[in-house]
Amino acid sequence: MTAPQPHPALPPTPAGPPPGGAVPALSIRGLAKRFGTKIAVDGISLDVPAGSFYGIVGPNGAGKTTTLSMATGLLRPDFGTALVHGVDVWVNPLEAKRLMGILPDGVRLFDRLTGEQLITYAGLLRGMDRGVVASRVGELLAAMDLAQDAGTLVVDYSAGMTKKIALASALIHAPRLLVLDEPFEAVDPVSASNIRSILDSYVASGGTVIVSSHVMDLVQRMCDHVAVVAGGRVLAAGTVDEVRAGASLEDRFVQLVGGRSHTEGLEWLRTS
Ligand SMILES: Nc1ncnc2c1ncn2[C@@H]1O[C@H](COP(=O)(O)OP(=O)(O)OP(=O)(O)O)[C@@H](O)[C@H]1O
Repeated sequence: MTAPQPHPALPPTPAGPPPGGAVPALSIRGLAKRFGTKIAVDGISLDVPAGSFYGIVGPNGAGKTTTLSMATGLLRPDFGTALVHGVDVWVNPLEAKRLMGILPDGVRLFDRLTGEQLITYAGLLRGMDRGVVASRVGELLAAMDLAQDAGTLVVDYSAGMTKKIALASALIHAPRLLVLDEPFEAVDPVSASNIRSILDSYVASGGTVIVSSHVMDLVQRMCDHVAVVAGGRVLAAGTVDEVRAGASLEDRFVQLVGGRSHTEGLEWLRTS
């Protein structure tokens, strides 16, 4: 199995950690992916500092899921590299995956298991001790407000419950980096607030969280860093304050990405 090569049109990957010292939790360089004639990701480079709460925002079809899939070993890049705490995801996948917990968007779960069985399975698959798994499963079910539904098949869960059980499965091995694609989609406000406080304390204790989201307000309140992605490229990246530059993140996002300026069409939809 050969590792993807650097993108020919991009500068070579800098050797070692970036200036400033610490090894980023995730460092991607020149990631690129094409599906047929569609360029989904066009040479994305980002450093996610260890201990940060990092938001990735972008319009539909911007390339967020494709980028995160390549960065976490789920989708082979055409070009570029991804390092998790300095470990190359495509050269040392087992070592890199031990460091990561992933909540992918739209990937099917083993939904003929109950919620409790699914988290247990995730822990055992990671080679964890059965007793440790059992105690963490109980705590995770309680934290996600799913204790009552522990014995229900995941196929019978609502969309929000499914998100929460998938998140619990991503947390069971206490990863150093959590990569969450749309973690709050379909999750009710009380559960979202619980999940946010779990993630906040995870970051406070030294973990790193990357979330992709469309909800600017949430990202502005929750994240300390953000990258705006559109058309498979990074339009802006840095601390949330740097990127929003005095405006709200939503206004800055529309400015960067370019909103719809015309309101013609759909006249037939007007009722009066
Ligand atoms: N397996 C695939 N085959 C063909 N095209 C794909 C595939 N996966 C993604 N694409 C295309 O690549 C582009 C980027 O898609 P991606 O899912 O990464 O965007 P996204 O930013 O996550 O979007 P959203 O916010 O809507 O989830 C889109 O134009 C999409 O149609």
